[in-house]
Amino acid sequence: MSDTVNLLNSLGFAKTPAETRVVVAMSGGVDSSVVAAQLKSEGYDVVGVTLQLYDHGAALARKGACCAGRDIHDARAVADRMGFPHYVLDYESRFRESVIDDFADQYLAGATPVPCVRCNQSVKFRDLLSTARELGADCLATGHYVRRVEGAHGPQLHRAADPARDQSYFLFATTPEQLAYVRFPLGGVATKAETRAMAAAHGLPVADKADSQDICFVPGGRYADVIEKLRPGAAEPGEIVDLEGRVLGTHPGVIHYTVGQRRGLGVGGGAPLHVVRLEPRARRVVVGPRAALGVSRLAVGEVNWLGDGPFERAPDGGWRVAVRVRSTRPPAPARVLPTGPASAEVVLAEPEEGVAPGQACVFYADGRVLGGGWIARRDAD
Ligand SMILES: Nc1ncnc2c1ncn2[C@@H]1O[C@H](COP(=O)(O)OP(=O)(O)OP(=O)(O)O)[C@@H](O)[C@H]1O
Repeated sequence: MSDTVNLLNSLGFAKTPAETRVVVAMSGGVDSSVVAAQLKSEGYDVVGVTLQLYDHGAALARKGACCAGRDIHDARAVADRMGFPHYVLDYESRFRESVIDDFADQYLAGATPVPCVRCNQSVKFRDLLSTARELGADCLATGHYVRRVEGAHGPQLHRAADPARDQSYFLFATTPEQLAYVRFPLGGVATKAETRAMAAAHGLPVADKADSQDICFVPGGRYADVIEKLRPGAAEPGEIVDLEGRVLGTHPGVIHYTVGQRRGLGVGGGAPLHVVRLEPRARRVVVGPRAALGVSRLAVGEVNWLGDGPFERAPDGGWRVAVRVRSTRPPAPARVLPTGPASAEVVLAEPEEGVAPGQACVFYADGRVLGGGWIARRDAD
């Protein structure tokens, strides 16, 4: 370490940027390209890594998805322009095992999974993180919009400065050990426009590239097509029933439905009906009026706790937090009552709609992420 450096560098290390090796997870999109370019221009020892997550020649991939051939090319072009090494790693089998298989199995079990969380917690922050360590890196940086803040008890996870871009919901499962190693240089960036301006300032070829949308391996959001391909014949037809069990119609398989869904039921005529729950064993889709969607209590499992102090030692009445039960929902007041080291009952102050098994329930205290868990059951189940 140089004698003249006694302050922490921008990534929080007590050495010069040149002495700090950082692996940047490069999707080929504008965000992670800017992270890599910015860190390189600050003098860091940058190594770019792009993961090939699925066979982009196969029907699963869509044009413009994060790991299509074009994106690998784009990431490499950024590395060439900025002058740092870039590697493409074949993570297809890991992605298949940790993310795609779970996605298909959960839909078949009547749940509504969030594959981006599974990808972050396994492929990126377990597998890629250990590869980064093997490459001798001091940290792993991504283009996620979320803030990492040094707190009195270690690094904390906070919502991004730009609420419209915030990705904290998808990162709730990041463990304290992982959080110690990862960096999110874009978390404090005010807007995406600012990121694009940085890309243009570095002369990056991806400055105007469109944002990625949907789930990367699901073309055009047609997830049922993907599941049919992965598990041919597994989606079996069944009945659509009302809350009293009266048969209103038939359906081609529970994988086509998600809790809260109103469109595409093909039944009704009267008041609008929503999917209230899915019963995969009986192959039934249960529908009811909107009023039946409200959920006040839910059980969560696989809890990841990022708050100060042990999770199980909650104050009387539980942890008072705000929870998001879907990525699209605003935080709502709730109490989290631990029922084990990694499980809890969540009691919402007001009923929430669209609470689906398989989704994440993320705990917040103001802008700080205190962790979260996977929704296992609701009072409606
Ligand atoms: N195939 C990949 N290889 C390496 N890193 C990836 C890959 N896909 C995503 N990432 C990393 O995860 C971050 C978040 O992924 P996400 O799919 O949300 O990207 P995004 O918001 O579209 O950002 P970007 O503009 O960088 O693609 C990326 O910024 C990048 O650091």
